[in-house]
Amino acid sequence: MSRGKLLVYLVRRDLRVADNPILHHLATADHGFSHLLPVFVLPPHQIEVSGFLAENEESPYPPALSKVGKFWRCGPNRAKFLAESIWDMKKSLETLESGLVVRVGSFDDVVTSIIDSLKDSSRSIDAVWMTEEKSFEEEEDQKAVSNVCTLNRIDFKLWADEKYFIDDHDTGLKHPQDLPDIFTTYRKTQEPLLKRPRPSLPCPKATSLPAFPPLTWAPPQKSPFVAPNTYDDFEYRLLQPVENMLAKPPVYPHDARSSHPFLGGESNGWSRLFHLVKNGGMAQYQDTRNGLIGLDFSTKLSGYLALGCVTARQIHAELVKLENGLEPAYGKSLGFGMGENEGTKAVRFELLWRDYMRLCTMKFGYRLFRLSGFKGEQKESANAEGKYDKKWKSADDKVAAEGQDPPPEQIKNILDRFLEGNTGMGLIDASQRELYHTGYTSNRARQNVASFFSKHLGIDWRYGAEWYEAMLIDYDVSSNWANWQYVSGVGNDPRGDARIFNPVKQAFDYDNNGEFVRAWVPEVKHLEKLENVFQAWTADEEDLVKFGLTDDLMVTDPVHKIEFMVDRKPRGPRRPYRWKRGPGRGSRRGGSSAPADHGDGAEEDHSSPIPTDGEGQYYSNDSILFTLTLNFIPNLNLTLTFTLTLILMLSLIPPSSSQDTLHLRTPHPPTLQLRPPA
Ligand SMILES: Cc1cc2nc3c(=O)[nH]c(=O)nc-3n(C[C@H](O)[C@H](O)[C@H](O)COP(=O)(O)OP(=O)(O)OC[C@H]3O[C@@H](n4cnc5c(N)ncnc54)[C@H](O)[C@@H]3O)c2cc1C
Repeated sequence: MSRGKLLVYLVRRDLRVADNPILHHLATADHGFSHLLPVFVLPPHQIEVSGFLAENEESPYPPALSKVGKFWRCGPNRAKFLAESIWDMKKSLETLESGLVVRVGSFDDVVTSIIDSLKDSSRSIDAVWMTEEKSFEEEEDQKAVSNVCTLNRIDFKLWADEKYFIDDHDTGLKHPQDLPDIFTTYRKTQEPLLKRPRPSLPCPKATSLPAFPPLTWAPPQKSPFVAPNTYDDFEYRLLQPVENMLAKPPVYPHDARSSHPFLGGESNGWSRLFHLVKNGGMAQYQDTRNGLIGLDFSTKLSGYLALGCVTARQIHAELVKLENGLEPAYGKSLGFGMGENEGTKAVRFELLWRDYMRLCTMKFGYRLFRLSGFKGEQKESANAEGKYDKKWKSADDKVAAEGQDPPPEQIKNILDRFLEGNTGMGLIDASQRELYHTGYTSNRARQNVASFFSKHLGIDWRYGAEWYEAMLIDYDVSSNWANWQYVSGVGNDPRGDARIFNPVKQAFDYDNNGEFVRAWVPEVKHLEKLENVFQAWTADEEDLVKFGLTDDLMVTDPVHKIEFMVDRKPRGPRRPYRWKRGPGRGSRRGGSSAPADHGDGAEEDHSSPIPTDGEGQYYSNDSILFTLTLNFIPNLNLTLTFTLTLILMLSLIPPSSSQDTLHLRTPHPPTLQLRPPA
C-alpha cells in the first residue's frame, strides 16, 4: 500500500452522515487525504466498558459511576439506543463505501494505540479531527487527544459543533458571558426564529469520501478489551454490566405501553421526523405537548438530537418544507403550504431552549454540576462550591450537615423509594417507573419529578440529575443538568425557589382520568377516586382492604403527603385553591398561542405548593364541577355553599387537542422508507 494520507475522525455525538460538517468537507473539498478512519470511542468514564473485557482480565479504568449517587452513568436504555445509533451510522458509512470502527478506552489511549499499531508498518496518522463539545469532561477529552497529537506531531483539528438550532456564531453574542440569565431576554434577541437557522448540509455521495483503510491497517482493539464483531455482541457487552440499576426494581406492568418505543440511529430519527410532519404531529404540537401518555404528544426527537443522529436545523428544514408547501410527500399534511403555525412555531421555540441550555454550559462551565448551581458564586476550582445559603439533605453521612433532619440513612431510604417509584405520590411514581422501564418520561412529568425531589423533599438535586443521566435515552449534558438546576431553584429560573409544582394538582390537570398513573402504578389501578389514585394513603379503609393496599408502603408510609381537598369542605383558613382554567400555557386543552417563558411549558404553578384548603373540585372526562365554599359568617359557623356545575361537552373541545383521539389515530408510527435529503 502506498504511503497515503490518513485521517482519523473521532466520531462523538455526531452519529449521522447527513448534515455532518466533517463528512461534507471530506466529500466535497480538496483536503489531500487518501484514507479516512472513522472511530467511535466508548469512553470509560461515561460508559461502563467492563463488558468488553477479555476473559479473566481486569479493567484499567475505574467503574463508570456517578459522583454523588454512585449510579452507573449510562444505564441500559441509553446504552441500547447508543448501540443502535452507532450501528446505524456504521451501516450508512458502509453504504457510502466507508466504515466505522468502535474502540474501547479513553480518547487519548485509543488514539495512542492507533498510532502505535501503525508504527510497525511504517504508516502513520496524518491528522485527527473531532467535533468540539463545550462541556467540562468533553473539553478534558479534547485536551487529552490534542496532547497526544502534539507529542506525535500529528495535526489536530476541532470542528465547530453545528448542532445548534441557531448556530452559536450567529447569535450576536460576542462572548459566552454575554448570554442573558433569563431565557426570554435571550429569545427576544433571536426572534423571529423562522429565519435564523443555517441550511443543513447534504449527505455525501457514495464513493465521495476518502477510502476506508484496508483491513490489514485496522488498528486492533488494545488489550485487555475485545472489539465487538456483530451488533448483538456489541449490545450484549454494553448492556450486561449495567442491567441491574436497582436492588428492588419496579415490576413492569404488563399492560403499560412505552411512549418511546423508537430505535436509535439516523435512519430511525428520520422516520420519526417524517412521520411527525406527515401525520400532523408538528402542526398540533402546541396543543398536545403537555401529554403524559402515547406516542405522538411530543416529538420524541430528543434522543436523536442528543446523539446527533438528527440536527435541529434539519428539523427546521422539514418544517419549512411543510409550511411552504415544498415537499409533495407532505401534500396532505395538516398545515401544508400555510406558513408557520402554532405547532411548528412551538417546536422552534423548544429547539431554542435546547440551544439556550447549551449556551449556559458555555457560560457557566463546571458550575453546571455544582450543588449551588449557576446561582452560587464563581470559584476558581471546579471542585469548590459557590456560596449559597440553601441547605440540601444528603444520603451521605460524610457530607450531610450536622444534625440533618431526617438523618442520612433515612434520606437514603427515601432516595431508594424515589428511584424505585414507590414514594406514594402517584404522578412521581408513575414517571419514575416509566423512566426505569422505557428510558423516557415526558417533559411535564420531568418537571414534577425534579420539583418534588428538590423542593418537597429538599434532597441534593444532583442525585436526581445523575439518575436522569443514567436512565434517560435522551440524556444530554446541558439539557439535563441545566433543567435540573432550573427546576431546583439554583439555575436560570427567575422565580427560583418560588416556583413549586404541586404534583397532585398537576396530576388532576394533566392526567385527568388517571390513565398515566394507573398504567404505571398498577397497585392503585382499581381505586375509583382520582385523589386516591394520585395519593393512595387518602383512600378509605374499605377500599384499601378491597384492593390489598393496607400494608403497602405507599399507604402506610408515603414519603410526603400533600393535603389536597377534593370536593370537600376546606380545613383551614389558608388561601383557597383556585382552579385556573383557560389560556395558561400548558393547558392540555389548548393553551395560549404565545409560549410562555420556559420551554418546558412551565405553567405557573401555585406559589403555595400545598393547598391544604380551598375549593373542592371534581373532574371527569367530559365535565368539570366547581364547588365554591364560602365561610362568611364564621361566628355562627354558618356555611353557605354555592355549587356551580359547568358541563363542558367534549364536542366543544377540538378533537385535535384530545390526546385520546390522537392516540387512536396513530397507534404506531409508520416505517417510512424516506432517507435524509441527498
Ligand atoms: C429535570 C429535567 C431534565 C431534562 N433532561 C433532559 C435531557 O437530558 N435531555 C433532553 O434532551 N432534554 C431534557 N429535558 C428537557 C425536555 O424534558 C425533553 O427535551 C423532552 O421531554 C424530550 O421529549 P421530546 O423530544 O418529545 O420533546 P418535545 O416537546 O417534542 O420538544 C422538541 C425538542 O425541543 C428540545 N426541548 C424541549 N424542551 C426542552 C427543555 N426544557 N430544555 C432543553 N431542550 C428542550 C428537545 O431537544 C426536544 O426534543 C429535561 C427536562 C427536565 C425538566
